[in-house]
Amino acid sequence: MAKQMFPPNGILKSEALKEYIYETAAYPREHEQLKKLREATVHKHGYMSVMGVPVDEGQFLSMLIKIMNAKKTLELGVFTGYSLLTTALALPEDGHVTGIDIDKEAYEMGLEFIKKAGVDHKVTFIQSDGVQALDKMLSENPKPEFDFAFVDADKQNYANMYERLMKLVKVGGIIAFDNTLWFGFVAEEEESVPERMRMYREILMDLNKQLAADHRIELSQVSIGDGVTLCRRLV
Ligand SMILES: C[S@@+](CC[C@H](N)C(=O)[O-])C[C@H]1O[C@@H](n2cnc3c(N)ncnc32)[C@H](O)[C@@H]1O
Repeated sequence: MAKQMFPPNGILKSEALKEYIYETAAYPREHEQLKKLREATVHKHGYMSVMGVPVDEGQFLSMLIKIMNAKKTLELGVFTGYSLLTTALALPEDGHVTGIDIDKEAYEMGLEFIKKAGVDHKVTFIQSDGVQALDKMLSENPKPEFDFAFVDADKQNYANMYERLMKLVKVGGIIAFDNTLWFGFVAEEEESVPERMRMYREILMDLNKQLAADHRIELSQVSIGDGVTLCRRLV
C-alpha cells in the first residue's frame, strides 16, 4: 500500500535523470555516515524512506548553511535524521541544530549515525508537535536567534510555522520549506492528480502564493528534490 503513496520521480522528468544526478554528482560526495543512514532507513522503513531528503538536496542545504556561515539552526520534521545529520556536518564546531519531531522512534535509529559521524554534540532533539515547540521557544525567549530553519514536518502547519519562524529566525536568516512543488502536482490540473495527493497539493499551492506575496521576505523557489522554497527574512 505504501508503495503507491508517492510517485517515484518527484519533480524530475524521468527516473533516469534522477539517477544520473545522483550517480554523477551526489553519491560520490555523500558522507559515509549519511550513506549508511540512508541505507538503514531504506532497510527499516522501506518505501517510506522517500520521506528523507534526497542526497542532492542534502548537499544543496549543506552548501547553503556553509555559505551563510550559519551557527544556530532549527529543523522541523526529523524522521530518521538525514537532513539533521547533513546540517550537523555542515555547521562549524560551535554550531548547533535543534531538531523537532512529534515522533521519536525514527530519530532514535538515526542517532547512531549522528554519533558515529562525531557530531552529536551539535544536535538537540525535541519530541513535540512543531507548532507547540515553536510557541514554547517564543514564550521562553521571544528574541530571534536562529540563522536558518528547515521545515519538513506536517504540510498543513507550514503557514502556522512560518509566522512563528518569522519571529525566531534573524533578519537576514533563511527559512527553507521542503516539498513546495509536491511531486510536480502543483502545476497539474486537480482531476489528473491522485486523490490522496490533492489535499497537500492545495495547501502547498496556497503557501506558495502566500510566500510570493509576502514582502517581508526575499524568495527563491529552488527546483531540487521535491522543491525547496528559500525565504530570506528582510524585516
Ligand atoms: C518528511 S519527514 C522528515 C524527513 C527528514 N527531514 C529527513 O531528511 O529524513 C516528516 C516528519 O515530520 C514529522 N511530523 C509530522 N507531523 C508533525 C508535527 N505535527 N510536528 C512535528 N513533526 C511532525 C513526522 O513524524 C516525520 O518524521
